[in-house]
Amino acid sequence: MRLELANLTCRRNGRAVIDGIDLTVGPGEFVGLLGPNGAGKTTLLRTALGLLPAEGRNSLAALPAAQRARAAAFMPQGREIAWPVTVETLVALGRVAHPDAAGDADHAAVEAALAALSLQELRHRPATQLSGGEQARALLARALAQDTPLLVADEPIAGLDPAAQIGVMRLFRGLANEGRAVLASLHDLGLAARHCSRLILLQRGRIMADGPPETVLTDENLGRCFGVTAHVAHGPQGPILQLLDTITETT
Ligand SMILES: Nc1ncnc2c1ncn2[C@@H]1O[C@H](COP(=O)(O)OP(=O)(O)OP(=O)(O)O)[C@@H](O)[C@H]1O
Repeated sequence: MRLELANLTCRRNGRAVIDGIDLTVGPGEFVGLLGPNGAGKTTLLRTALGLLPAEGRNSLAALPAAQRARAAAFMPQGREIAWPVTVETLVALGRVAHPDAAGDADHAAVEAALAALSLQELRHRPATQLSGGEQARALLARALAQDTPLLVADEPIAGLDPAAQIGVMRLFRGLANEGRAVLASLHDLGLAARHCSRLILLQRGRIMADGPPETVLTDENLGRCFGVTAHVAHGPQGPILQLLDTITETT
């Protein structure tokens, strides 16, 4: 599965919130989508999934709904869980995308997803009674159980404790290493630098940089996109980024 977006534009209230995006994400990639608040990250992810109307070409949205559900799973930014189903039942909802799968395959996918997010001890708890971070892990497990070649996640590590954040970033890199594609919006530049194979900087609905972390996270790009200064060192396991200060405009 290759997500191919060409000249994708999404308008909200007449304004192009996503403006002529060209983007391809393929197997083996863990792509971090970065950008300031309001840059259009959520809109881009939802548009890519065919959840918002858009102009342009979109390989995923072009698929019939049932096929799309087997091609891409989504962890949304909102963490509200409406029904007091158990964690196990919530995760099993990811299997709705595979109505013809054998029971064994469903069971294995749910167990693997629960294990990947360390949710086994919480499996019988009502999902509505979990903490915010636990709910995030349960929703991510539901997406994993869907067992798709593409995983799209909107701020998947927001609100997670440091160990869980690293765990999720490693999990995503592992999925990419086994040949899947992961596209995730992120605000933690340091973790993105360390774990993603590719970064995209989005600014006012347009891509301003796209490439390996070491070429995207330059002083100039960080200043232009986020208005911050940072120290970027290059360690053996990738760039190490330390935020230093905001840039104050002088006129
Ligand atoms: N339903 C809507 N109607 C009108 N404008 C919207 C709507 N949803 C989002 N927008 C606007 O689109 C722009 C992009 O929003 P989006 O949620 O995609 O940003 P984001 O990069 O995900 O931000 P954040 O980092 O704060 O989550 C913002 O200016 C936002 O106000």
